[in-house]
Amino acid sequence: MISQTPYSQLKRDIASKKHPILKIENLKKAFGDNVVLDGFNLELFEGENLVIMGKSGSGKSVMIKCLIGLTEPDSGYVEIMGKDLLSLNQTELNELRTEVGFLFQGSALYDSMTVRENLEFPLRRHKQKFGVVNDTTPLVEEALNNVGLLSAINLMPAELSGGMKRRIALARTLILKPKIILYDEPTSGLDPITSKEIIELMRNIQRQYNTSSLIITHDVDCARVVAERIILLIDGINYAEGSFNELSNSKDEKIRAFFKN
Ligand SMILES: Nc1ncnc2c1ncn2[C@@H]1O[C@H](COP(=O)(O)OP(=O)(O)OP(=O)(O)O)[C@@H](O)[C@H]1O
Repeated sequence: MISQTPYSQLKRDIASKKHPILKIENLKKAFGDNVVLDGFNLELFEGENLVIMGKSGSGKSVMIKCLIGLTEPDSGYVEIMGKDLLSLNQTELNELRTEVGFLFQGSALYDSMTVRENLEFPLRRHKQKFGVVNDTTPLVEEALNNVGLLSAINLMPAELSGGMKRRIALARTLILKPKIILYDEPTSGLDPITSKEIIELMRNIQRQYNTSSLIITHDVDCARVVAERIILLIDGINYAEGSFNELSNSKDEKIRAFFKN
């Protein structure tokens, strides 16, 4: 059920029950004269699905790259699970990365590895979280079960459909049991039915794992179904924030434009 409460109350309600697990304050990034982020702010609360919408080229990817340390902002503050991201050393950053899962548009699987091997890969890479896992089978099976694809365990990526690849990429993210998942256009390139399945899966995962998710999407249906709150990134700032109903009924043409099909 989508909240119809005014935004200020909606955010107060969420904030009174939950802590921000991720915070961005006054984030600025320019490339030469091209000012992309001009004081962007965001708070993601525990267990929340927060959607970021913005036109092509508005800076969504730059923002997410600042979050995972791939791009250095010009100024601003980023806090993830209480830690000041910009002050972490490499070891601390690697540790934090096991708590933050990414599902990028091109979440490519390793083509030369089976599905099982693709899922085992992050377990080996982030040994510090689980220690050396001698028998990876229970973890691999659990993650595949959660995306409904246990039967694909021995397949090669070339044998999977686009939707299946997306699910396996999600399973690979889930195997580390992250607290936060960053989704970049999770439904792009998928047909409407497969998109719906992925959206449903994202909701189930949130319920089951109590993850907090930051979801970048152009897909209005995806935003309607998964978002508890939406932030519109326009002109480098969080131009508008609110529930789906509130924003889609806004009188501001810049805001309404996002919700026209
Ligand atoms: N490394 C870079 N060097 C120079 N300019 C860059 C760089 N990365 C991004 N930009 C610029 O920053 C702006 C925002 O790009 P970004 O990729 O974040 O947009 P976006 O909102 O993710 O778009 P889309 O929805 O099309 O993926 C663009 O003008 C882009 O050209």
